[in-house]
Formats: sequence, structure tokens, C-alpha cells
Amino acid sequence: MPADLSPIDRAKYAASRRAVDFVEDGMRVGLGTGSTAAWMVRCLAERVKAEGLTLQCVPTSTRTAELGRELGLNIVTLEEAGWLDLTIDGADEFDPELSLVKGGGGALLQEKIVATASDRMIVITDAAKEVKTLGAFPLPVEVIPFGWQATRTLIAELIGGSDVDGHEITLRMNGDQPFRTDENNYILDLHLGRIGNPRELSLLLNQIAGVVENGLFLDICDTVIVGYGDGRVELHDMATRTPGTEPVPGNVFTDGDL
Ligand SMILES: O=C(CO)[C@H](O)[C@H](O)COP(=O)(O)O
Repeated sequence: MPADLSPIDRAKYAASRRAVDFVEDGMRVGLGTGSTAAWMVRCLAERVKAEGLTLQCVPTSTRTAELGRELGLNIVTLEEAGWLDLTIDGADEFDPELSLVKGGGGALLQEKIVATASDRMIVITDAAKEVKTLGAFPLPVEVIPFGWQATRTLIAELIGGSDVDGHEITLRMNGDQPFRTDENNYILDLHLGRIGNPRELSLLLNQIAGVVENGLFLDICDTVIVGYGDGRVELHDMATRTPGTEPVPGNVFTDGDL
């Protein structure tokens, strides 16, 4: 582990270091976006250098593409790779079902496309992102700039009748301009507090014409690796449990069990 890291970076590094153990020579790997994913890209680049791995890496944002290229990774497009063996990405929240909220970094669309074009998705986080019910983190929704206020009105009507606590919707800004995604779209952040029915909300949001995609990742993540400041990691794996039930102790592993 690099010296002089803050406890939160040590946690992100520990999760990242463990996650890249799942990468094998010849794999096509999706690279997530965000500060945790950036640690993973660095860890992956170290393995590639040390072991001479041949990989095809598909980034989920221009930021990640630039970092990967700088570090010498073989960056290709999703079209070139076709399908991916594994995607490793961060998240803003995860619940006991391994459902996620993503998009804090504004890359949710490419992240969802890449993750759903992968045989396996591993999420790397610190413990603060584990929640019983999603929604404390504002839910990002990518919208087309054309008519975005009308789209916001439709979303407000929708969440007014949904099983959520809060109803505030904010346009994400970058200084005094709206934040633009890699696809040049806007992000609306939905401050919901608690999302009682993520499946219904996700389906209904995506039926609104101006909505491109929302940050709920449901039935996509297979494994969550939680890193801790002391270097420990904990693995939560979907394969070992039946979706829809509460987690049992056997579903949480300490490093080395999987
Ligand atoms: O979804 C994302 C970007 O769109 C990120 O994975 C998420 O925001 C977590 O970021 P970080 O690792 O910096 O906390």
C-alpha cells in the first residue's frame, strides 16, 4: 500500500487491490469512474506492468480513458471489445441485495452500458456506502437538455406518487453552467431520502421521454468488495445467496474466502 494515505484512501486502495486479483490474462475489462475506480486503474496498471498481462480495457468515461492511457493500459472501445468478462467500478450506495446508486461522478450512462455488457460486475467501496435502504445519496438521472424543465416536472409528478421520502430535484451544476455528461446531457439529482421500491422507480423514470437513464443499478452487481482503513477487505457476493432474502452471515466473507 502506498505510504501516507488517508484512512479513506487506504480503504479504497484495499478494495481496489483485491478487485484486480479477479482479472486474468486475456480478459476484456470494464473500467469504472470515480476516485475509487481511479485507485483500481492504478492497481490494474501495476499488475499489467509486473506480470505482462494482455488485456483490453473499456473505460466508462473520458476521465478514466485518459488515466488508463497515461498508465499504459490498452484502452479500446466497447465496440472493439464486443463483450466484457469483468467490470470493476465504484458506487455511491449499495444495499443488502447489492442494488446500487451510481452516477455521483456523472458517468452513470456509460457505466450502466459497460456493466450490463459484462459477465460480471465487481463494485469497490468503503464501508460508509453500505445502506439498508437506498436513497440517502441523491439519485442521479441523466436527461436530454432539450426541454429539461418539462422532464423535471414529469419526474416531480412521478416521485410525488412514489414510495420515497423526499421530492427535491436539483440540476447538477459545474460552476454557473449545467454539468454536462460525456454524452453532453444534463444530470438531475433526486433528493429522495429513502427509495422504497427501486424497481418500480427505475422503470417509471425510464419511461419519461426526456430521461436517458437513471443511476439505479438493479440485478447488475455480482460482488461488492468493501475496503477498510486498516487494509482489511470484506466481500459480499450474490452467487452465494437467493435474491430477495435478507443476507445471512455466511454471505459475508473476509479476504481469502473467495
Ligand atoms: O458512479 C460513479 C461515477 O458516475 C462513481 O462510481 C461513484 O460516484 C463513486 O465515486 P467515488 O469512488 O469517487 O466515491
